[in-house]
Amino acid sequence: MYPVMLQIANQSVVVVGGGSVAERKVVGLLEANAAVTVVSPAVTEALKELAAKEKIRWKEKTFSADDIDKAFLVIAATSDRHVNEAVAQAAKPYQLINIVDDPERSNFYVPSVVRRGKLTISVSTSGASPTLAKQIRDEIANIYDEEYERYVDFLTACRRYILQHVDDASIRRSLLKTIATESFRKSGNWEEQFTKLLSQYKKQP
Ligand SMILES: C[C@@]1(CC(=O)O)C2=NC(=C\c3[nH]c(c(CCC(=O)O)c3CC(=O)O)Cc3[nH]c(c(CC(=O)O)c3CCC(=O)O)/C=C3\N/C(=C\2)[C@@H](CCC(=O)O)[C@]3(C)CC(=O)O)/[C@H]1CCC(=O)O
Ligand SMILES: NC(=O)c1ccc[n+]([C@@H]2O[C@H](COP(=O)([O-])OP(=O)(O)OC[C@H]3O[C@@H](n4cnc5c(N)ncnc54)[C@H](O)[C@@H]3O)[C@@H](O)[C@H]2O)c1
Repeated sequence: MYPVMLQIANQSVVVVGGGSVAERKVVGLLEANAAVTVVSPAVTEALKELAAKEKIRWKEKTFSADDIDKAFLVIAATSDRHVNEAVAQAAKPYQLINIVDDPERSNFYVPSVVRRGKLTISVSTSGASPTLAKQIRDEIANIYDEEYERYVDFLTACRRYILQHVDDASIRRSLLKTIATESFRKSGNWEEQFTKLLSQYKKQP
């Protein structure tokens, strides 16, 4: 397996099926701002609500091959193996396809994810044990808490500043390294510490 980060914002995604597994995948897809269409005669309450708020499109019908004609990415999440297999058959070789009950027919798997703003941590067991992936995700979520969202935003701004204003490559490297250390992160007032660091470097002959 080859891990990647997909830019899926505004891309057309079709989820076939509207049960609890489809709902979980839809929630993850919306976090990535995908344009989601659900094809299913029945859907969960949460999916119904998302359709009512126009966060997703719901085609209230059973699957037919033309439903995925223009999809960049397809997820087959019905409870009927034969329908999921029909979705796999209908997919073109260049479409990204995930069959939730048949990893071998899928060309990608969905990992378990911790999101902290720009920081994304994904865990996969390549299908060996989604339960273990979820457990490890929960452990990681405790270590990398909500503070990381603000911290990574701070690092983004500092890095931009450093790349623009510090010409010396070794000072640049050293600054980028220092602001990403645990001791810097735990120092509390990041802006103040960063200003201090910069002035130390400026003082050097
Ligand atoms: C990570 C997560 C992401 C997500 O779905 O969003 C995800 N499964 C999650 C949970 C979960 N899935 C299952 C259980 C029940 C307990 C168990 O079986 O262990 C639980 C636990 C629970 O629900 O708590 C059952 C299951 N899953 C698959 C099969 C088919 C098979 O193995 O053949 C079956 C048997 C179905 C059956 O016949 O009953 C297959 C896949 N599931 C994957 C992903 C992909 C591999 C990921 C990897 O291992 O790296 C892969 C290959 C394809 C795919 O779906 O992409 C999500 C955690 C969400 C979170 O983080 O909160
Ligand atoms: N990959 C995973 O993460 C994972 C986790 C648990 C279970 N599963 C598997 O996922 C499947 C779905 O589980 P669930 O709990 O969401 O099931 P569910 O019974 O809650 O939902 C099934 C959905 O499929 C829809 N459906 C049925 N026939 C259809 C058709 N012809 N066209 C379109 N939609 C159709 C139904 O309307 C329903 O909305 C099961 O086969 C289960 O084995 C996968």
